[in-house]
Amino acid sequence: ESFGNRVTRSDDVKKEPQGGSIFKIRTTVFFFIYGFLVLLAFIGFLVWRLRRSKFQARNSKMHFENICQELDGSEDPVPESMKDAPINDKIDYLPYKKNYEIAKENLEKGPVLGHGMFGVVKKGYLKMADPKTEDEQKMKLEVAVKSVKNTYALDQISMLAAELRLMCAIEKFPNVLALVGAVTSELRKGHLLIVTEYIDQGDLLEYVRKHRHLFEDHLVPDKTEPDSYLTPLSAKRKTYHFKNEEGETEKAISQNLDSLTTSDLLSFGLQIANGMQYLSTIPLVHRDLALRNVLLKKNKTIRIADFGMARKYDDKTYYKQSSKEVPVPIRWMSPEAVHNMKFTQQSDVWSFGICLYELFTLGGLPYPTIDNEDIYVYIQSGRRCLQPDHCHLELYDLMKLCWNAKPELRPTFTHIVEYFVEHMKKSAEHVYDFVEDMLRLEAESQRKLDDWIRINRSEASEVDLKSV
Ligand SMILES: Nc1ncnc2c1ncn2[C@@H]1O[C@H](COP(=O)(O)OP(=O)(O)OP(=O)(O)O)[C@@H](O)[C@H]1O
Repeated sequence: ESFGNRVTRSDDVKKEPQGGSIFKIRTTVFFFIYGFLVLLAFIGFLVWRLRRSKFQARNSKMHFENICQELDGSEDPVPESMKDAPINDKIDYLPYKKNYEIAKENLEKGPVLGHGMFGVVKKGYLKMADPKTEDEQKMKLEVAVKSVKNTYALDQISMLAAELRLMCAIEKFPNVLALVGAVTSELRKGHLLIVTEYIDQGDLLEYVRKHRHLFEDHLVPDKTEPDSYLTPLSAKRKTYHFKNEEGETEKAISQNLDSLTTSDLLSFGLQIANGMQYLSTIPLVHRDLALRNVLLKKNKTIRIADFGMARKYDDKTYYKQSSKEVPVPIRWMSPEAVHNMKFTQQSDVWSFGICLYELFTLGGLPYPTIDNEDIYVYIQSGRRCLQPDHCHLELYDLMKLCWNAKPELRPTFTHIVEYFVEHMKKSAEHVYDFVEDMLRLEAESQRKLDDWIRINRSEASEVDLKSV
């Protein structure tokens, strides 16, 4: 038995290496073929990558070349039929004014101020182009510098270039963000910088939201308000008067940023209307008017910003192509803009009404209980945003005028400013006086900015134009 056992064991010993070596050979062959295939696939991948990047580089070069050419604007004259059209429609003819060019070495970049969908805005410091004295050498203008996040994204660079050309057509105006200049000299490498004035308090939406707990309501409900269950519903709506009796006016508006009152909301509303009225005289359609695109200065004046949406693309095509990437700001859009992506001054007026709603709800979301996909049907059925708590009836009436289903029946920005002025002169004259004074000062400071820019451009533009 023990012999037999031993035989068995020795058989095992003999058989094991044989089976093992066949297995090893098979495994080696398998790994060899597998490795070979992987290597082949890898080489194939590298070749494909190389070809693709070559193709992309050639393509990008062509595109960057196109964008550079586009900066000059079309040489053809604007067709007669387009003479009165908003400049958004004539963007092909708008040139980048090369005297806006800033020498890159004169621009220092600072911390990030904010991100948009595709862009990033950083703080910057602009040195004088040709300092004559030691003091001038130290002098730096605080600016904001906008660029795209992805320098390979041709569409976005093209859009930024379009935004720049559009901004060149806008003169300095107290409630509109002023262009300081641009760096286009490295556009062929995908680098384009738009330099604007620096607005220290960021966007107005964030500001009203952060300060809503400090809000002081200057509206007093009317005592004559009917309060009976037999009163028709329409008469039950609250009416208010403004608390501006003797003695109240002095403290009614304060430049302290930690104070937010009804007077401030009225002042912001009037200033937005004022800026939009100016843009409508250019004429320019903003297309994305919302409190998030309004910037606030520490003296409580505002600037309308972000002309990124005022792009040249045919509206319908643009949104169809990029609907996955661009969230349409449906809560701010008029029904006709939602329906056919046609943006007009009347659709800007609708958005202005929504801005008023955002202001008087202290940063509330328009249609808070309705989903995005149901908003169009909601509006089409004739329903609108409800009257905010901190809002005069007259102002809610203005909002409703802006939200008229028929665009042609909405007020123009000129009418809106007149309405505001009349309303404020009647119920809050101190606020109107404050805004008037502030805007006079702002116009003065923008004139100084313009002078600074003009002095500092002459040298810089000479240098940079050669490389553009
Ligand atoms: N001139 C400025 N001064 C100070 N802060 C600014 C300025 N411009 C923009 N910002 C800040 O940067 C943020 C993003 O700006 P903006 O919305 O213009 O970027 P964007 O890239 O154009 O956005 P989008 O891709 O949505 O168009 C703003 O919310 C604001 O906080």
